[in-house]
Amino acid sequence: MPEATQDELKSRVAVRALDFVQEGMRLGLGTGTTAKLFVAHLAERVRGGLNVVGVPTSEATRAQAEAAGIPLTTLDDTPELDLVVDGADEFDPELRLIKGGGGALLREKIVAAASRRMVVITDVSKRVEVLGRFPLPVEVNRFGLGATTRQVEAAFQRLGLAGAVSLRLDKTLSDPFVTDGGHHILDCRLGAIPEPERLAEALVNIPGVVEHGLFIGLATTVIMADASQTYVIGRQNS
Ligand SMILES: O=C[C@H](O)[C@H](O)[C@H](O)COP(=O)(O)O
Repeated sequence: MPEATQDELKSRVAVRALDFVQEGMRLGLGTGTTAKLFVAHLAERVRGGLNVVGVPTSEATRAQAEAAGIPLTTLDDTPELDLVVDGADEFDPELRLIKGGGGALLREKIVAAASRRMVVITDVSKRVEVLGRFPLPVEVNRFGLGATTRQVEAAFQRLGLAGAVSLRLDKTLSDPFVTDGGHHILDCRLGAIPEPERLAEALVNIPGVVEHGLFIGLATTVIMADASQTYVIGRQNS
């Protein structure tokens, strides 16, 4: 039998996540290639009569969901959501995540925090024992970029972490990437983050850091596919 492609694995977890969706739910709609597949499958169900309302985590997801006919709302009108389904760049055995490879971490985290459950859809390539193989995205205000970058680097040093910090560029590769919120992103190649909670605390205390890509205590379930199976992994105490 031929090996499943990564797209096939992503499609499988996207379909599996539909099992968590119930009639009348208020849903957070994630961002990225895996979440995009979920939104497409959800739209099919909506066309078939499923009644849900969604809050998109990015302008890209908003455009996709609107075009596909999924009714949308905002966290101002609907501040509590039943479920968010989103992708991730990495997850560890405690279901701590790194997110933000697509630049949507700020809205994704706000939506996840407003949701009773967070179901993360991934393929096996995202599973790690220790977070940090994927460069940690840190969203920063444009004002004071140089000073904020130095503070971020100093925080890494204090915690015994080392690695290159680079300003993310957009598709032109000459201009900085700008998030939906109008900020920039520092990609921090740390290799391993043995104590994500300590790093998260240090980063939120730096003026100019808007948000970081460590999602701790938010994911309640990870749905992961490998070539042979789909696994549904629940967080202990969730
Ligand atoms: O900012 C982007 C998000 O955090 C994505 O959910 C994450 O990068 C995973 O994306 P993908 O499903 O494309 O690997």
